[in-house]
Amino acid sequence: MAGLAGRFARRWCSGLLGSPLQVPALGLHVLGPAMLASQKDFNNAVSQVKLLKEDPGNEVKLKLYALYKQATEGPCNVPKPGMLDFINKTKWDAWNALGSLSKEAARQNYVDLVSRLSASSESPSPEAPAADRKQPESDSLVVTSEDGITTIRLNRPAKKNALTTQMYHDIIAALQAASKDESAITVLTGSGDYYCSGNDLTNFTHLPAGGLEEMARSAAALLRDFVNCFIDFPKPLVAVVNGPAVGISVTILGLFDVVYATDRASFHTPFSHLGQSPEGCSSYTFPKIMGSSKAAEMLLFGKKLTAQEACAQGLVTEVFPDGTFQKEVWARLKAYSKLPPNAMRISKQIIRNREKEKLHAVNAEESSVLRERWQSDECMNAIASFLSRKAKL
Ligand SMILES: CCCC/C=C/CC(=O)SCCNC(=O)CCNC(=O)[C@H](O)C(C)(C)COP(=O)(O)OP(=O)(O)OC[C@H]1O[C@@H](n2cnc3c(N)ncnc32)[C@H](O)[C@@H]1OP(=O)(O)O
Repeated sequence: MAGLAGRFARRWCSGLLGSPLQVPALGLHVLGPAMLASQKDFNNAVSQVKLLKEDPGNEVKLKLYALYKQATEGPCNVPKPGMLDFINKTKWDAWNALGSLSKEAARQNYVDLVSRLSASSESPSPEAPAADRKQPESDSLVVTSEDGITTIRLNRPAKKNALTTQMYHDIIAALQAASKDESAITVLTGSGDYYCSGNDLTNFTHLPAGGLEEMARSAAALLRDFVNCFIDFPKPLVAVVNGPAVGISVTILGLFDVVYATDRASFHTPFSHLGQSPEGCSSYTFPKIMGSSKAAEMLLFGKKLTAQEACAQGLVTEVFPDGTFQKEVWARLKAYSKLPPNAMRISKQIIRNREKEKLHAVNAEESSVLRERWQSDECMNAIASFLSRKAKL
């Protein structure tokens, strides 16, 4: 693995939590609001972090890091790392943002935060009724069934519905459940102003023990499983594209039966910019849908299409004015959902079945090419640029 990728992997692996994880495990005391946490409580909390069942995510890890530094060293008084040293700069910013917060208050905040994290990551007690148990989908995905339509809604509007690793798993589970439920039609849509900004680029920073190579291997396996679910989905699958779409949320549209878009939507596959290559079977479906040269402009050069252009090229079924988009689309889908479900399934099978074997082969090849790409300097540099906020689409 070449220079930057290796450095990136090692530095991220050494982690946002760093030294706090080295302390031996002890129990955690919950303190009353009037008391300030003792050094022992703090040490316990530091150990407790190690026992969390769920990864709390980078934002929380940064907060923990900053509070730890403030509690152990006091206000940040080390020089600010350079612009290009983006991981250390992010950590420095988080610590520095705590200003003159006292060591004792930082210790207390750290203990409180760990206490909340521990409580929320605890599994339900054996007595808890089934309805109170955690649902399979995370908060970032909302699945509802009504009027013969199962709707899978991406629900991370603050992050433009970027897909976390957990969301890929949850979408797979939601599609598997929808394929067997009573609904006639399944819809994928987004909350907020975006449909989806594609793969969450911070997924690449959660490096497992096996490092970058293992990360690329497991991401490729997940990608393959994810796309296979769309290839095999047995009922009419409709995308309700409520805003701009990027990356994998665009490429899989070739596997949907119908795509409705607001006139605010755009369709962008910036794979070369990201040092990556096409997925979602788009290397096969896009040339078929729009011809090889239009497909190349999108997939090689990252040309962004407007909703009208995507419709003219056959990727989108119909475009609606944004003001009436939701009303018109859902009225239409409700009417379609009353059609005989078995007839729709069988018709879909006839239309799609002869292509399935080919699509599975394309998916396998695209996933394996990406596995290599994700370990390349081109890709690591692009992700590092995005994370350091120097690059946006
Ligand atoms: C395991 C399977 C892997 C499959 C691989 C698939 C490949 C792809 O999908 S490639 C496409 C990857 N996506 C991108 O490159 C998009 C990156 N995002 C952007 O360029 C911009 O955020 C935007 C053009 C989508 C939106 O710009 P805008 O100025 O309107 O909003 P922001 O302030 O940038 O975004 C708000 C907030 O959301 C975060 N965010 C947005 N998209 C992503 C993303 N893809 N990954 C991670 N985070 C994302 C953005 O950082 C902002 O966060 P903060 O508010 O915390 O700064």
